[in-house]
Amino acid sequence: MGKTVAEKVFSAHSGTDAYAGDFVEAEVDYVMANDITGAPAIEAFNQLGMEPIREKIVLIPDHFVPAKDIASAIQARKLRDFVWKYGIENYFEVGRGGVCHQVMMEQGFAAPGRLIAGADSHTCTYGALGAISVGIGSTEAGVIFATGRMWFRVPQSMRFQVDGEPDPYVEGKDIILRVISEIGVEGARYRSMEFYGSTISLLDVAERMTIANMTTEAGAKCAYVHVDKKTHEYLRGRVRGTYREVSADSDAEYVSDIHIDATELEPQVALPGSPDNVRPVSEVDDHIDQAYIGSCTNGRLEDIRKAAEILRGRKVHPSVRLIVVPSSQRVYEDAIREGLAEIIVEAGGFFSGPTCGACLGGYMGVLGPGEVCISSTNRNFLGRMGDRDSKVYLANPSVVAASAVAGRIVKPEEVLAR
Ligand SMILES: CC(C)[C@H](C(=O)O)[C@@H](O)C(=O)O
Ligand code: SF4
Repeated sequence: MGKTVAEKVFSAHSGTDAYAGDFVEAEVDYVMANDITGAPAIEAFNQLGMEPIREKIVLIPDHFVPAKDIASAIQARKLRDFVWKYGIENYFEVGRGGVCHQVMMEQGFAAPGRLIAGADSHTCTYGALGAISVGIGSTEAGVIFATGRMWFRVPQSMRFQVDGEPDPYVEGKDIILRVISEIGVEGARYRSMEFYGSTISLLDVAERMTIANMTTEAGAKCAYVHVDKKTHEYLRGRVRGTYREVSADSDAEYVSDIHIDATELEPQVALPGSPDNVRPVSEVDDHIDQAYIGSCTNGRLEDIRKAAEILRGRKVHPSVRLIVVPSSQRVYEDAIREGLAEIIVEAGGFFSGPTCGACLGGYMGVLGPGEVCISSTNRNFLGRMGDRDSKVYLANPSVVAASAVAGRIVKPEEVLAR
């Protein structure tokens, strides 16, 4: 019987002939942790009394750094102490890193056919390059630090076929919001989501990352986006070591095969409370207090370019705070070099260096009671970005930028016509 990508990658990494439902002990290529999950991972590792497998460990402080308070300074310090004690080379300090998933991609850790474990739920992101990457707990990460291995149950897979050329301002974000609204937040629980089709071929790696990133919001264990020329172009000059491309067999078994016609889509908005409560933007009407562009979902150079295109020569609405946070130091540098930072700042927006910060209600953009935010991030749960009585709408960066100008949720065309 043929195999899905997940079945192939777990088989190859465990030296077995594995299918969905099988338990395997697999060799991971890399294990990643951030400042929040790294400290407990190190504690778990310390209990084992073993030496770390240095070359597999990647540590990226991002959530509460630059330290937002004393507790986060202590937490980040635990990572540094571990890095210095064991000479961990793959460590990305403030000013040299950024949001963990962006760094894993742009620094060449993610590649087709690899098995990567990350102590963060959005580790699925590297599926954008054809890697099988899974979110794990801190204790598990600590064990992998010492052994390089972990047990997994091989997930079942769902197939998604997305075809057609989307309208302008319909982006990867809109495709994945549409998918999540169709299958629900538990629709892919412990499954692998594979993406194919002519629309996916048209998307750059940045938008593919948005799609893979948000499979987590449907409960997925991992994601896979078909590998093509764009994948290899992205990898050229950045990938560490060699990689082996893996593709699904034509007779592989999927639990479902869902088709999406991208030509029918307009930009999508997830209403406050849940990423699966999605409406086309034209059906959404609310004022906003804050507009946020950033995160591992949509904080890349391509996203900031889209925002700048709308903001150029315009002003942020007087009652709105626009906060733009690049997802990595590299994105930050490029945005400055390209003049995008200037456009945002001249429009009256706030532009900073990379951090998770406001995405999870950490700092630098926390919402107060009753406040409304439109955000390019991936989660809008109750209280996600601040007070339990605040509201978060999720949208693509073009819609967020246009809404920042309008002071309410609008489609980009509405602002561009002014
Ligand atoms: C802090 C971390 C454990 C968490 C996650 O795993 O997703 C965070 O990144 C988030 O997005 O809520
Ligand atoms: S940017 Fe947001 S979603 Fe991504 S890792 Fe950070 S907190 Fe989690």
